Amino acid sequence: MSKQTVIKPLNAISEKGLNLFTEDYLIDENASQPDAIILRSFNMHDMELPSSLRAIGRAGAGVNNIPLDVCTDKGIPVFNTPGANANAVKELVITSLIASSRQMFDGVAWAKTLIGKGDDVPKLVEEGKKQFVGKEIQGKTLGVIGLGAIGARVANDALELGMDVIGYDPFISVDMAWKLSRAVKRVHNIDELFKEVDYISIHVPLIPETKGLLNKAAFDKMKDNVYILNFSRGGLIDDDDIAVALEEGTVGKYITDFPNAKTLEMKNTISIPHLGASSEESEENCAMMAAEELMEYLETGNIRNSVNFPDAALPYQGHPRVTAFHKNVPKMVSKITSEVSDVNLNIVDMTNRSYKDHAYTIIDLEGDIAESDFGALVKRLEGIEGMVTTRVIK
Ligand SMILES: NC(=O)c1ccc[n+]([C@@H]2O[C@H](COP(=O)([O-])OP(=O)(O)OC[C@H]3O[C@@H](n4cnc5c(N)ncnc54)[C@H](O)[C@@H]3O)[C@@H](O)[C@H]2O)c1
Ligand SMILES: O=C(O)CC[C@@H](O)C(=O)O
Repeated sequence: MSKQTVIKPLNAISEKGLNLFTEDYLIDENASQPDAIILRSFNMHDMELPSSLRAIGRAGAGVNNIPLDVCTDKGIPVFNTPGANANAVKELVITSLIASSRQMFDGVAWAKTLIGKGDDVPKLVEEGKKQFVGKEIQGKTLGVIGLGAIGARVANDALELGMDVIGYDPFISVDMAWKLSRAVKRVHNIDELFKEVDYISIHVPLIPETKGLLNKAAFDKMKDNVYILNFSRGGLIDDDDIAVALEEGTVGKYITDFPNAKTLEMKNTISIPHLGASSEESEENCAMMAAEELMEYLETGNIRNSVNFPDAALPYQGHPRVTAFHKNVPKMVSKITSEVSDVNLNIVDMTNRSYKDHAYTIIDLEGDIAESDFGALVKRLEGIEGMVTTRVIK
């Protein structure tokens, strides 16, 4: 790379991650024309994407803050960091499960009200504690919706704590299925989970199919006094419906990492200020993984952990490389390779991978190639119907 590649952070990103960018990169929060953006929960939906933008790295799991369709149309890969913050979230879920069940949040808040009561405090504590008698989680049943990086860890650890666990995830990956304890009872109909559990922890992405997944229809199927833990996204729970369920006692407690104006005023709601991934370790892991993914893409065109591009990689051995992001339609590869041979270039290695409606091709070429030959090839590739973006890496 001859000039510095500009990386624009949109949130506070751990220094450990930013320090991985070499001297070929410039980190500039104020850049108006960055090559890449690195972010956490910043809402990019209202932002105009800079024309210079080539890649986005999400230091975290959820990507509902990024306009994925727009990025795909423009040929911009969006990377995330699967699993990098899963342990942090799992620890907070387990903490909240026990702490809410033992009425600790309420008890701790009440204890603060005794400030100024002087020598009476010990006596008042002993008298007042009966308001906060809780329930042990051992022997109770936890329902886990979404058995990915976080959900599978929560399910496995809850078993270790003596709970029975029911899991629901129709799209569980093979990897996660291997990691999930066989003692987790998997159901294929979410209603079976709703009707049996004492606690529910939800760990699915917020996408149109999961918006409002926990709503009146779901609460009506649950036992009374069920506890709901939401460390995924606010939009997964219908606020108006849970407010009613909390009033009526179907839901005994709602523990949310995503408070809003409505939930803050709801009865029996524990509001946590989006702390799921806020541990030093998790912030470092996510930032480092996002930085590595961005650098690999910018320097070699290889794609690892993108949510809108297929995973695709060729070992980078210094050959001049051309990448193409295009529609996933028949004859695309033959059209691309015939353009390469028409400009008398020789292919050393290539790969083509698809994801949904798009595909990504990486071609390594032989020899030293004149700038004008590259120019001619790119022009031809861009003329192919269905081509979105091309890049030359040398
Ligand atoms: N509170 C936080 O700080 C924090 C941190 C990390 C992630 N999150 C949220 O947690 C979510 C899960 O994170 P993860 O790392 O476990 O992601 P993941 O991709 O590893 O797991 C998500 C799981 O949900 C499953 N799923 C998708 N749609 C489903 C549906 N309709 N019903 C049941 N299961 C479904 C998928 O098959 C997958 O196994 C993220 O999307 C993000 O919104 C929050
Ligand atoms: O970056 C954060 O602080 C939260 C990230 C979390 O919500 C995620 O989806 O990974």
